[in-house]
Amino acid sequence: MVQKLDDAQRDALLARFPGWTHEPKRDAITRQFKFDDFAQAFGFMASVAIIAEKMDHHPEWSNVYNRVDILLTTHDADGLSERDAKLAEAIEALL
Ligand SMILES: C[C@H](O)[C@H](O)[C@H]1CNC2=NC(N)=NC(=O)C2=N1
Repeated sequence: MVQKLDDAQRDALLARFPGWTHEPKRDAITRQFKFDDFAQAFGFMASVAIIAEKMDHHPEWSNVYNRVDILLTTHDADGLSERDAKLAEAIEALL
């Protein structure tokens, strides 16, 4: 079982990644990414997918043309965990 982040750990995570917003209903973090066009958005998604598969931790996401909405949470922990922090960090490193 993955350990769920406590309030202080969650606040530290949000402070590290200011572009991300806490979604309290799911205890998730979300961020919207905008690109020039669909090709760039989909290229970003392909890169994230490869990383996510390697990490065995997968985003919940949607794409409309040049926009990608990502939600990260850990089902196994029923909320945020260190696994979400690691994936958010890897996603940020792509930008
Ligand atoms: C068995 C496998 O490790 C789990 O189902 C993984 C796969 N990807 C996952 N992704 C996310 N976002 N949360 C999880 O709890 C999760 N669990």
